[in-house]
Amino acid sequence: MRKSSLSRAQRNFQVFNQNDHVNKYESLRDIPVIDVSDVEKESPQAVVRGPVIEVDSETDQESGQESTTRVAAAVPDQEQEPEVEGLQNNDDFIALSDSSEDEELAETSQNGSKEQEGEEEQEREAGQSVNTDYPWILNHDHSKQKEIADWLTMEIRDFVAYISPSRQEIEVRNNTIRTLRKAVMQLWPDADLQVFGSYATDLYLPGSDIDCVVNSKSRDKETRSSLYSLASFLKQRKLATQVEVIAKARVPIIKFVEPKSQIHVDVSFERINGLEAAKLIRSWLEDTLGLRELVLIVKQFLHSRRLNNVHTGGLGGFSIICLVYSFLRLHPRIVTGEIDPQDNLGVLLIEFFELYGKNFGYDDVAVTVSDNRPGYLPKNEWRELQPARGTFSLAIQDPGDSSNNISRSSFNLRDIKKAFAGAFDLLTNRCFELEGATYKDRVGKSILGNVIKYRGKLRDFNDDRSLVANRAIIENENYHKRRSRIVHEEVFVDPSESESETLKEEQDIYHIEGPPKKKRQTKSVDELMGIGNEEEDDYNPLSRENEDATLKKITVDAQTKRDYWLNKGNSLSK
Ligand SMILES: Nc1ncnc2c1ncn2[C@@H]1O[C@H](COP(=O)(O)OP(=O)(O)OP(=O)(O)O)[C@@H](O)[C@H]1O
Ligand SMILES: [Mg+2]
Repeated sequence: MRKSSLSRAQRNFQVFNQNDHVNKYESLRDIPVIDVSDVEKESPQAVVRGPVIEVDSETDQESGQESTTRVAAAVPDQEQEPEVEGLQNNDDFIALSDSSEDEELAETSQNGSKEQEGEEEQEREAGQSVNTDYPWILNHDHSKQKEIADWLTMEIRDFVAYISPSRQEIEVRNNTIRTLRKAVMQLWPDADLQVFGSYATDLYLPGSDIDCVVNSKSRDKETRSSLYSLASFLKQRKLATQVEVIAKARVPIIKFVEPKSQIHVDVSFERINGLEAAKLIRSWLEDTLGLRELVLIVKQFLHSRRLNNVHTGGLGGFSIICLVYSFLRLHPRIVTGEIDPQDNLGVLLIEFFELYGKNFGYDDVAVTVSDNRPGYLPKNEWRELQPARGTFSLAIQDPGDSSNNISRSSFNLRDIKKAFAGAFDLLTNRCFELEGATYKDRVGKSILGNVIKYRGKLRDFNDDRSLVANRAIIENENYHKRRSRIVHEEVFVDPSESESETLKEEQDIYHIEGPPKKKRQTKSVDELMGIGNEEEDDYNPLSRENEDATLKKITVDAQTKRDYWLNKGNSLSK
């Protein structure tokens, strides 16, 4: 790579060289500096480190020495010089990150057991090649597929199976929550701990954090002293290490690592919007084929480029879900029932990247998913929106609060958009290249491999979600059942009641068959891509007329197909 390109790519990276372990609910600007004397009075063992308070470190307790400095935004050494790969050395594209983060995440995942490490080593010693860049193609070769888009769809399915949780991983998460919940109820008998976020929606990657919230009958647990009480309580019982209390933020939280599982946990207090969102997202997943697959791919894509961290202007999990959901629900060929999304994941992924990387009008258009009616909203019709119309920013209306823009902290939109556009270019180029290759040259190749990197311990392809109940989901469902009773009967239900409900549910033999299978309609990729269908170019999602658009069936010869991919590929050089 040329020197100038390298330094430009490195400059692009500087913004991401920050520690991930931050309060994602806040932009840094919102976190005030905390008065040291004030804090020490209230909690003598707490030490202030810039905007983040560190509850006593191990050193404090064990040796009585002054606590060691641990600044929240510290950058691990190995992250300073990320590996740089562009779009075939085209520095317009946001490069894949160094693998260290994936490795770190994989280490926190229980799947990577010691035995597995040993097996990997044995394989290497035996001279077998272990593909660490895109291990999801191991023993899953689809190069004989006639349609290149079908190959990509299969590769997406394999990737999703590859990163889906094993039985052991689900059990580890379940146990972590069970233990923390018990501890909270021991400390505060009128309180309960619930899970929301990706664990409560089954949209977590192996290293994803667990988002929890403590709600109580007395509704008084969001105070600074309560936060410290819980932090100290968990630490004393060895249920939390690396504890941080972020007390003065708009959403006060405590953050820690649960030592047994090594999973990062965030706990917020006295709010229910996340619990509502979890239920809503699960209903979207049931009704929207392809949503889970595309969300996980986009999540991993952004994660591998360090563009998933809201704290550094990236795109958070909640925003990703809303973008993919609205994309699928507004896609003309899905809306008209012409294609089955699950059979066309490959093309849909390419089109997702095309929409948000090349075509979306960020200056004037906002995304709304309120009332289960995804749509596009002219920014000037959203009164509370800041910054308003005419600014290059992503605006997604919170389905639980129409005044809240959930992507307001994603200030690094330029790089996110560039990365999406780069992914579109990479995928279309790769499809074109492989479309023209002989079967012999295709063997062992990956389409997604340039776009997504997953480094870490080798995993298996088992998606064990149908074998072990996800405790976060059960408890969230119970919470909503109790809540509807509370609304009707105006009573507060003792948290212990929910514990016994959960146990009862867990005793039932748990078979999830997955979302109800919808009738499949298989369409060829030519139809899906709308080759030769000029009407498609005029599609304007803001226009109601297009809701009823009926799309013609067409047949396409091999040369037209090749021209199509060539055309897609050429668009990147413009
Ligand atoms: N900007 C926001 N405004 C309101 N609620 C938010 C916002 N960001 C996150 N949340 C709430 O927190 C939950 C978790 O958000 P997050 O962005 O961590 O997604 P996630 O699905 O948990 O992804 P990940 O696996 O990457 O942690 C969301 O489901 C939502 O309820
Ligand atoms: Mg989360």
